[in-house]
Amino acid sequence: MTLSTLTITRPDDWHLHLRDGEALAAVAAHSARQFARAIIMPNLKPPVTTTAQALAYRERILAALQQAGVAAGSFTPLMTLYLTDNTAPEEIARARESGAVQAVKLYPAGATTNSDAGVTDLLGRCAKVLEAMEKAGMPLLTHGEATDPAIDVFDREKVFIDRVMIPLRRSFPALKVVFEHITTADAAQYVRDAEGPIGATLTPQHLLYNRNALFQGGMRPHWYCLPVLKRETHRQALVEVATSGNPRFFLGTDSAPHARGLKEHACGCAGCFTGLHAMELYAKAFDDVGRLDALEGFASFHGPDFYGLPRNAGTLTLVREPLRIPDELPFGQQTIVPLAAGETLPWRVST
Ligand SMILES: NC(=O)N[C@@H](CC(=O)O)C(=O)O
Ligand SMILES: [Zn+2]
Ligand SMILES: [Zn+2]
Repeated sequence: MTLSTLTITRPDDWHLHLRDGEALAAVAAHSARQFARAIIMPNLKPPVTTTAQALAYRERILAALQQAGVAAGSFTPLMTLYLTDNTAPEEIARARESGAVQAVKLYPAGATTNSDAGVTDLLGRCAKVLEAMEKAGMPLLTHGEATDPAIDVFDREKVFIDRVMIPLRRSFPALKVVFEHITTADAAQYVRDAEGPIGATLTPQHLLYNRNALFQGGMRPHWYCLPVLKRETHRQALVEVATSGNPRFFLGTDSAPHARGLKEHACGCAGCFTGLHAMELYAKAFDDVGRLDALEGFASFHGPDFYGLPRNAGTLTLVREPLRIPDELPFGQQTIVPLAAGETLPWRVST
């Protein structure tokens, strides 16, 4: 018998870009419709580097949700700080005391969208902050790609493990680390087998597509994100760990909205917009391998357990009914194209 509905504990998104201003107003409610909480990425322009900035950004998010008609208290933004070479160790105590900041994000300088202010030499420049984080139990979230331009773009995640992740965790063995948006069998295996407190987030696009999707019938910029999609063997390894029930692997959409004109461009921005239909995309990925039974752990249990937060009380129901993904949506004065626009998904979130 094939399932026709699936009810799970309300999920959370452990890696989300909500942007600011008009963009924030356009996308926030989509995430709130599916998720109870989300870890909000700090790579704004300028970046969110202090607790005071994070608290102000949190207020703007709550105002945008209210404006969009989202019931008060139904979506909680969990804030993060953008780590720089100059982050003061005292900032960690302020972040902890605020109760609103849950983690600190490492962007190696130059690795991805809005990472120019990121870290140039993690162990050389940030040792004191990392020590403070380790003591405070404040997780470090990593964009895990080596930035050496000599390294092939498809190898940057693997090289990051050897050059940054392993030395970092050797120096700070009790530091909680999340290897964000993993894209390779190497990262999946590293996180699965490593000792100590480590987790990883997985995006829908890396579970559903391999790098062929970027070039199918022509260049397709809406499939371009960082780390870039990899070959099929890597995708299979990611699906394997995501559906394995291993609590180290959890949901993080990395929904990263960019206006249509900036994606369909001579130098298109990196980032896939999945905030609209994330749970439907994940449901397809799990259903494709007959593991819908593992979706709840991945989407609703492993993340809060890693962060030491309570699991959600509510539920979310998916129904096996076709969902046609819209061609585009309003995005302030512009429009935005969701991942796999125009395609049809087999499950949709019941409203
Ligand atoms: N994933 C992406 O391709 N882009 C993200 C940044 C990031 O998460 O690396 C963005 O902010 O646009
Ligand atoms: Zn990233
Ligand atoms: Zn991201």
